[in-house]
Amino acid sequence: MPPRYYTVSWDQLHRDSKALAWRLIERGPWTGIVAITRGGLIPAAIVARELDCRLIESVSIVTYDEEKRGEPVVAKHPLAAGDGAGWLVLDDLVDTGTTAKVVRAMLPKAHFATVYAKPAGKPLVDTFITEVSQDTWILFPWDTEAQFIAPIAKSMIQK
Ligand SMILES: O=P(O)(O)OC[C@H]1O[C@H](OP(=O)(O)OP(=O)(O)O)[C@H](O)[C@@H]1O
Ligand SMILES: Nc1nc2[nH]cnc2c(=O)[nH]1
Ligand SMILES: [Mg+2]
Repeated sequence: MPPRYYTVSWDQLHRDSKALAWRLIERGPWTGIVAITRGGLIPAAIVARELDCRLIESVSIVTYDEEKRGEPVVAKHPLAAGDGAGWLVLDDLVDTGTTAKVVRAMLPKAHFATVYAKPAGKPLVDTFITEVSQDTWILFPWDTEAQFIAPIAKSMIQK
């Protein structure tokens, strides 16, 4: 288990994805967006709205089972995007860069962007917004839910 978590709320994800759109609009125009499912789908929807982009393709790379990393398996190819020229590839984050490497090999001419990046994956990304340390696990809003937490005083008694 990684020692720390970085919890991202819906609000923060929306704000950070819009910050990404501000960076990307200067680099356009874009033919379309390739979202890396599943994590890239929501940032892709937010960025597509800001860039007024209606053409969305997807690529599916299965690399993790919850926090356990395995060998990347391609579940869907981005057929509409050719070699990636003029296309924007979006994911929620780059961690080790395993997923990004597979997608870059498929779409060598695309611009690759993520909202969050860890140091090992950073060199594989053209544009990102927020960096977190390698030993941090990012918790997205779809990974979490609000729940009751005992008052500090009670949790101290239990210890
Ligand atoms: O840089 P890497 O080490 O490859 O990690 C980054 C990838 O891991 C997560 O996807 P995941 O495989 O968990 O699938 P999901 O998006 O469907 O949840 C995340 O959404 C990135 O796509
Ligand atoms: N939710 C989530 N998925 C990941 N996949 C690889 N790294 C991460 C991470 O930090 N958070
Ligand atoms: Mg993913």
